Amino acid sequence: MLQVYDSITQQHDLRLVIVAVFICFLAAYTTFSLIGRAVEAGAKARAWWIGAGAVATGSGVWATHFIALIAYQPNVPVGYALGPTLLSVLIAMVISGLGLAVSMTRAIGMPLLGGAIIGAGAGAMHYVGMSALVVPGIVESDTSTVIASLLIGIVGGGVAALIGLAKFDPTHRLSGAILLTLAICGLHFTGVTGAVVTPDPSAPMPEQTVSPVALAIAVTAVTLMVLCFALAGSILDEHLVSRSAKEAERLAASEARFRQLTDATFEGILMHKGSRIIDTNRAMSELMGVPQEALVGRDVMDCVADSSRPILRKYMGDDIDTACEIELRHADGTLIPAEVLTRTFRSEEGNGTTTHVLAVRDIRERKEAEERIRHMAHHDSLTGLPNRRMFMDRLVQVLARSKRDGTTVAVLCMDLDRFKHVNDLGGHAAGDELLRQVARRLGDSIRTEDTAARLGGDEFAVIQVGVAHPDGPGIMAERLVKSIGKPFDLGGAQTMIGTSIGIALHPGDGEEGEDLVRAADTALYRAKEAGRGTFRFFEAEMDVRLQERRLLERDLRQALAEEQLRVHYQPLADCGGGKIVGFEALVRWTHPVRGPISPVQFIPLAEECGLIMPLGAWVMRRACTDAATWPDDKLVAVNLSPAQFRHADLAKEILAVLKETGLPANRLELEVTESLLIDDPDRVLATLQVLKEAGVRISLDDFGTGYSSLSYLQRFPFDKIKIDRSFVSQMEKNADSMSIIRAVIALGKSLRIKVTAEGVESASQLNLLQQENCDLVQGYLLGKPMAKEDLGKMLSIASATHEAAAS
Ligand SMILES: Nc1nc2c(ncn2[C@@H]2O[C@@H]3COP(=O)(O)O[C@H]4[C@@H](O)[C@H](n5cnc6c(=O)[nH]c(N)nc65)O[C@@H]4COP(=O)(O)O[C@H]3[C@H]2O)c(=O)[nH]1
Repeated sequence: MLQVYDSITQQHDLRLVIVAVFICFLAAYTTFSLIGRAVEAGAKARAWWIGAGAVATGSGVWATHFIALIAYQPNVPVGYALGPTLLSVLIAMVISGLGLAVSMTRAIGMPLLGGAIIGAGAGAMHYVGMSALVVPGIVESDTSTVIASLLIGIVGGGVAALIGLAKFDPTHRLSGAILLTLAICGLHFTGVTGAVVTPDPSAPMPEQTVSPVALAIAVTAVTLMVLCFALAGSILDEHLVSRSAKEAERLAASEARFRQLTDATFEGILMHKGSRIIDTNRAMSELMGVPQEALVGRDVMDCVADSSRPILRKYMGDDIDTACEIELRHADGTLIPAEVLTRTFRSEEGNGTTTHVLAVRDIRERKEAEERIRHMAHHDSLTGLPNRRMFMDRLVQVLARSKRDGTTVAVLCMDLDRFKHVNDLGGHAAGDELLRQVARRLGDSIRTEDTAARLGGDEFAVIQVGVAHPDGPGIMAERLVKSIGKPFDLGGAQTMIGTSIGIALHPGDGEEGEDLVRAADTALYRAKEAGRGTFRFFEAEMDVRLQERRLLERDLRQALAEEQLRVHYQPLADCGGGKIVGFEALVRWTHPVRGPISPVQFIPLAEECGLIMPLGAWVMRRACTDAATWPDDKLVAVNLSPAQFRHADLAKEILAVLKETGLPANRLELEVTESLLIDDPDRVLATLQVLKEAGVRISLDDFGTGYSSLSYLQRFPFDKIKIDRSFVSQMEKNADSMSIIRAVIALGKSLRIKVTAEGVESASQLNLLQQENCDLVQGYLLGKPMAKEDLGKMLSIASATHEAAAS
């Protein structure tokens, strides 16, 4: 070691030694850098990198040796033989290349071997280079020193490669480079130290054309250039590779994010080139029931229903901005309504084809919602039957067909009889259930091509198509009347209702749908008038009557609002003594244009259109108010329509009016008819009972005209029975009428119910009634209904009957 040190310090130009060491380090660093590139490069590029490494390492090692040799000053002139010098360069490059190729395989032991080869190459290069020395003397090398130098080179090179290639990072590269520098320099200086130059004066002096320093500078410059190029190339490549690795990493991350994004989206995505699917997402695979990988490669058109293919083809061809609706074919064969939106990637790839993306949205829910809304818009929510709107639409279609093929169409309009009663009594739940059951029966009673609809409330209608026989609609109406006439089970309670039906036909009764429905409606009124539970065909004259009715209804509403109505009072007198016991309140309407209209005309109308409630309440309040001003012994009799009893609070309201007007309950007499008791006797009797208990009197009006059921008289203690005026008017001519009067009076006596004879117009009638011991009389003989202003005289007359009889 000391010898080596002495040799370096005493026999070498230290400046050149430093340059040699620097070049050696640079070459060693470049070597490791190039091995790194070769390892990371592809097969083709790897050969280039090894070649470049061979040149750089070989030239670097050789330059180290050569400059260090120039730095050697053995006290004799030194020259260099060209042949061995060039050979040493070649050896350095070839063996370094071999070492690089071995070490870069990085299999176990290979870096060590590769490094050792490089070290051995450096040794071979050194001793061949030494042989190029031309001195005036003999150059001899000590064998042990030669072995030691070669060992330093081989072992040092192996260890340097082992450490330098353990990892491709700057630290390992630097460590490897330092070790390799030490190995090569150690090899060189040990080898040089062992060389002994024995001057020989006879030997020729070497030709020295170039100064050694200039030669050193030239070699240094060229080598530095080679090494710098190699190192710069390596660094640049490393930078590029790391950048492209980062780019690839970024792309991979971006693709992963993109995939996550596309997988997270609810929309199915199909990417395709031409019609071939090249990529897809999870939503699409779920939508199709096919794994993502299985979708790739398939034809886009395979994913859609046959009927959707032309639509999709056209849509994709036109590259339209708006979405289009198609049907997808799921793996299980079901068709899924979907909305697609296509987008084209204009950025073309190498082969010039364009990529398209189909965004596919499952619109099943939307379609179902639309269907529900459509259904709701066209159907009655309670019964599920078509509603008026759909009924009219169907009718328009049916009529168009009928006009084309000349077939007959019938429209049947139906109203439920006594529906209001069920609704009032059982509540809305019962009413709803009844309507549902009616709808079912309707559906069961018609053919599939016919249409049954609920037009509103308790109104139903049927369109009967292809009527082959004129009796057809009548037969159907009969069937419907029969079906609805059967009892309904409403929560265990058997309920009977009925239906009335009006029928209109096309051609004949109307050209358009509206006309036909109006005609059927008109016929329905007629059916109801005929006593309900029946049907009527439309006849032209019905229309006129209906129009008339409608006008009257409108005017009656106005009359109520504008107080055109008045209450007149007709005296009720004691039959025997003629004393006026009270007055019957009778409503009067003087129409501003048509003049007086009879209650016989407008009361039934008011009952039908629901005006009877406000009308009845108004009469009640007016009559009680007026009667409250009369003498205490005068009562007022007020007619109650059966329709008023449908109102649950009737008794309460009457008692409230009494309280409000101050009329004592025992001065109010309510006149009810027998028909009232037929529908729901228990309820009506309960209402009457409440009123009776409050002191109000109850009178059974028009007795003899209806059922004249004695059972009602027994069940409810009426205060009065009124014999209808039709019997009184016939009593003198018709023995039967007289017999009935006599029987009713007798019945009254036995049940201790007072009997009033209505419509007494003559003194002879009065006399006869007196003979039969009738209790009370009412009629034109005693006084016509009159305005309250005209009652003054009547109220003060003690015995109206006597006066009337006397006059
Ligand atoms: N030919 C003839 N007729 C006589 C005679 N005496 C009385 N009349 C008429 O007979 C009807 C008696 O009333 P009603 O039987 O209760 O029959 C009433 C009653 O059922 C109903 N009505 C009248 N006013 C009201 C009312 O305020 N409410 C209700 N619900 N019905 C009423 O209208 C029906 C008819 O009433 P009006 O036209 O006022 O007819 C009255 C009266 O004017 C007579 O000697 N000869």
